[in-house]
Amino acid sequence: MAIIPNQCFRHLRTTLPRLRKFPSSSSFSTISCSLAEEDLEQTHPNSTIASKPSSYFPKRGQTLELVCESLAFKGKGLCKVTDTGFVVMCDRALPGERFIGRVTRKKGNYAEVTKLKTITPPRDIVDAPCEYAPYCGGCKTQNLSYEAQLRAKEEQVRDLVVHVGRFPHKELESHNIIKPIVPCDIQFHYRNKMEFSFGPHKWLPRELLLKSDNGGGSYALGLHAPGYFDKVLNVDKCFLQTEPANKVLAAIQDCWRDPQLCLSPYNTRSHFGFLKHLMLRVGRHASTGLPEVMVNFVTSSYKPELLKPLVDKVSAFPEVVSVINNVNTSVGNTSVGEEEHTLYGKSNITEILRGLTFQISANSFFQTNTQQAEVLYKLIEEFAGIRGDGSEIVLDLFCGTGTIGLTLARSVRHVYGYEVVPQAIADARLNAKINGIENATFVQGDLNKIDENFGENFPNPDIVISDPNRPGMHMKLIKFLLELKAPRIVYVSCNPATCARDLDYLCHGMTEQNIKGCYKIISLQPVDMFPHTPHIECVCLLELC
Ligand SMILES: C[S@@+](CC[C@H](N)C(=O)[O-])C[C@H]1O[C@@H](n2cnc3c(N)ncnc32)[C@H](O)[C@@H]1O
Repeated sequence: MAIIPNQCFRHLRTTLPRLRKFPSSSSFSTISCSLAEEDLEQTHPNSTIASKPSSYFPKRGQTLELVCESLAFKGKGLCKVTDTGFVVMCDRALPGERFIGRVTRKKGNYAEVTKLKTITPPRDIVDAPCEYAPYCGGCKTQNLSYEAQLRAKEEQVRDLVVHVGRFPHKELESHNIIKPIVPCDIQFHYRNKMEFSFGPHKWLPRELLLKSDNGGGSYALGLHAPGYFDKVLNVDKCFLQTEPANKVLAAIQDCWRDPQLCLSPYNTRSHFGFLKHLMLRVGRHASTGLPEVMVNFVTSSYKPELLKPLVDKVSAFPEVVSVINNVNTSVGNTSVGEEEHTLYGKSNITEILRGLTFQISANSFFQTNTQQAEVLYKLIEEFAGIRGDGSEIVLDLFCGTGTIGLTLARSVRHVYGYEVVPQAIADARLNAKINGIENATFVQGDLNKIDENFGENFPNPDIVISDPNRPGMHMKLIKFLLELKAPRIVYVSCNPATCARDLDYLCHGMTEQNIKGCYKIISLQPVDMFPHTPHIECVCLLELC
């Protein structure tokens, strides 16, 4: 039984019956919901452990003995119930692990379980260096060897391309379409941006809470417990972010609870409190290459006098060149403010990518693993197959701060970039200027809301680069691309499930809507940008048939 990620149904409900016909032998499985990890040690009072359920559908609260077969999307362990083959997903179960799990949720053709107890440890297990790794929402597979993480990611991509993308396995093999995943050379401290949350209580899993001295009662600054927006695991250090960012985090942790500062964390339930999030971004000075840190305090109101002691503390670090305050008065959990104030230094930081300098402001997208972005962008350039005679037109969809388009601009006639975030477009224009690039035009607009006039403002492109965020491309955009018929599309994706869905539409069309696909898949290259997390990046080359 195959589990289809919710995102795959987002734009085209009519594909549902077809997608549900996948064979039950498939190991492919993805889910888009997150499983709350709670009561790990607690068994259900009325449950008995069974390796076989009494009916095909396991019941909520039932406990089962399971073996994790592989990792599915979002890093959840995929298991099948003995005899029936019914699929269950378990957060934090790793391949080869035999465990007791309790059914917490039924979700159509699969169920979710919470792991209660490990019977046999997973294969390829290693010691996780981070003390928070067993329960932090940031890393899920730090205790799985890196080779096994890569294998699992490669398997997921292949399964999704076959089952969601409907590309026959044989064809993929015979044309060597899916390439082996590109590993990430630096597996810790690779992230240039982290967002921490403030909370009124330190969250800990129940079994640790009982042992802890403070009872988890004091204010927290850290990462969310997996699946909970209101539970914050206090962290003093994160193994994913860079050392300069860890120094700043430690300095803030050291002082922000001082009662004399009168700083209160925002409570996402009562909506009282001041400090919401702390975002740390690290770039490099354009000429010295030295680290540049941006500290962004997200608060519920604008009170610079309250933040002053924290600003003074962090600005004492020579690496800190920018302290920003995003003011977000809404009750939502987002870190983007309605107002942005610069409290110290510059309003942005710089980073160097493919020999170009980029200015990044607090809320603009920039690839979060700069080192691996070099590898990714080189691949994009190779896949784009630019002739180099300066004659080609590039359409850069979801362009962010213009990074991909600007790296290609040097060898093409013109780049047209589209992006929804106004600040990112402002950054993209500025980045073109800083790098002396005059053949790039950046336009702000929502690519989910394009109308029949979209396309009138740029000439027919030779190459389309499309780099959407996790939900993938909207049907309107896919239909537009099928009519546009650019000779080549380079699809960059951070979600292999929606990537496979969009490749299916572009290559095979949509029979139900009488729309014909007109592309063939030439190459698909998975890239690991985020070790220890379930995220997978893919670069795909499509050519017009
Ligand atoms: C994965 S990022 C890629 C950014 C850029 N290509 C890069 O490599 O830095 C996706 C970008 O799409 C933008 N985006 C998301 N939804 C959009 C929409 N509906 N229309 C236009 N842009 C959108 C985001 O703001 C983000 O900058």
